[in-house]
Amino acid sequence: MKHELVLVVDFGGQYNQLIARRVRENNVYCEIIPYTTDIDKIKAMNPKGIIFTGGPNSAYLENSPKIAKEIFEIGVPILGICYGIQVMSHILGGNVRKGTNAEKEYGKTEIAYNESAIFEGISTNIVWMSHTDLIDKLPEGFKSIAQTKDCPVAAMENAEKKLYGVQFHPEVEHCQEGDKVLKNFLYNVCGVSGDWTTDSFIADKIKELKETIGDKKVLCALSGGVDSSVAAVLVHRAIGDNLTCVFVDHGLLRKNEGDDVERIFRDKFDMNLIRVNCEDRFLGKLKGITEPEAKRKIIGEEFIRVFEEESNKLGKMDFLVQGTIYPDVVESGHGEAATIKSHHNVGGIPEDIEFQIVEPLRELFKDEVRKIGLELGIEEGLIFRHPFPGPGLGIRVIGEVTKEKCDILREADAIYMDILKEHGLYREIWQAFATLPDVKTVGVMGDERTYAYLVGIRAVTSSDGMTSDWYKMPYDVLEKISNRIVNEVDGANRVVYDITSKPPGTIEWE
Ligand SMILES: Nc1ncnc2c1ncn2[C@@H]1O[C@H](COP(=O)(O)OP(=O)(O)OP(=O)(O)O)[C@@H](O)[C@H]1O
Ligand SMILES: O=c1[nH]c(=O)c2[nH+]cn([C@@H]3O[C@H](COP(=O)(O)O)[C@@H](O)[C@H]3O)c2[nH]1
Ligand SMILES: NC(=O)CC[C@H](N)C(=O)O
Ligand SMILES: [Mg+2]
Repeated sequence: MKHELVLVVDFGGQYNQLIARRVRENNVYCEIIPYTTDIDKIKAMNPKGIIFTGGPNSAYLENSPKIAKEIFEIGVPILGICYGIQVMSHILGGNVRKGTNAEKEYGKTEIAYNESAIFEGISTNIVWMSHTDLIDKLPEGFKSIAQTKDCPVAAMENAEKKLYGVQFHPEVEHCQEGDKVLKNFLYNVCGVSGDWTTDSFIADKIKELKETIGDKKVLCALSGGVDSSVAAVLVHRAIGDNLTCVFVDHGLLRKNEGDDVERIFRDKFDMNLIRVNCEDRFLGKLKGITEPEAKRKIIGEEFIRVFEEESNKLGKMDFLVQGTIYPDVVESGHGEAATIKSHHNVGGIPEDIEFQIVEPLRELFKDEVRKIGLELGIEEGLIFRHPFPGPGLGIRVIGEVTKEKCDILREADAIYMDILKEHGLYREIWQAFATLPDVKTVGVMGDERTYAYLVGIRAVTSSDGMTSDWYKMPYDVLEKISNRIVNEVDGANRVVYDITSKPPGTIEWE
């Protein structure tokens, strides 16, 4: 079934994904497209509304991103946000200029609203601004519908043509009632009905999967993480026993993880599951290797080998299920970025085997994937698990990876997670884990000298893992974590807490 669609036209803003998520939260399906997209293509997509994002450029400069004027003639409602309102104004003959130092607005800003369809039901007067440039002359047919002390056009409209713009950022959390502005635009101006719900997604997807796959055979690399689990369950609902999941226990999993994943998928979902136990094989390959990229490459390659072997044993498989989600799709559009670390990706494998790729979660954000997972009956413990990297403890044991070090780390990590759950902090934190740096330190226990490993613990807040801040863990919790690890884990005698944000740090230590 085709859903109502709203397009977010990307002018390079920091919060583009957030805009798309906010639209989805209002039950409207939404996609992000580059500003260079052809107008005919946009028309063919038949959107109910279009949103222009912010961006780092200045609309009055010759080489800044522009869109053809024709977009304003196709009769589709448009909302411009920040750079979006500026570029709309510039193209339609208004004037945009650089603000003086006194006129720049950053952060929370007081605003006065006039009456408008997009401000219906708003009772507060604080918005969140981030701009230097401002509109000092409106395009013809527009009126200013909000003002701040320094910004005469904090919002504008041409109600007849359904063209709207806001200088502030309604998508960010700190913009009071920003969600209402977006909702008003969608429901009052675009006239959507809100047909994007998890129920409809599941039903539509299952139907679509049945049609594409038919009675062919499908393989899924299952990690027990959120994305691949939800993808597997969805495909299983559609095609049942023609799906086989392969779960690689490389010996670099957390305490009890292998058994837990196996239990959930065998008992609760009754799926064909192959658990490949290959601890010795992975640890053997990693012996003597200390350099992080070398370790990642070895693990990534070994994953591929295991998959090839398993799929050869199964005979011809026609499809490969991947847990790709929307941020992966959007981010792969940015090919310029430097390689910081090679994320293993069992995803692209194995090239020389003739699989067709199935990506049932390709349009979804992580929070939507979680919602779908819950609806499919996957247990909460799995759905709200923190992300866990494919190379696992291989990149959390710093330096050479050995079974002894993995065991120490598994124990420390399990205690750490226990305490976070006990204090109700697990869900508040985006990702938390212990690491084992290749460092031994001296301690004293029961009047005896100890010489044992240092354990590092990390907890971060984030929305997507791209940037993150260290979590301000309460002291009493830190104290308990340190006490229990040092007392209960043989081989560890000291604990440190990582207080580095990303950037400049990364989340994982390797
Ligand atoms: N131990 C494993 N066995 C089989 N496949 C794996 C394993 N670890 C990772 N993968 C594959 O690699 C993909 C990418 O891993 P990634 O960690 O990004 O996603 P995930 O594990 O599904 O979800 P999450 O982000 O919640 O951890 C997985 O979707 C899965 O297909
Ligand atoms: O599937 C994965 N394979 C990998 O190789 C990998 N490396 C890092 N991560 C996870 O990605 C997020 C960002 O991590 P970094 O800040 O360390 O790059 C964090 O959530 C990391 O745990 C990985 N996930
Ligand atoms: N956040 C934005 O979209 C900024 C727009 C423009 N670069 C300005 O400084 O005003
Ligand atoms: Mg994972």
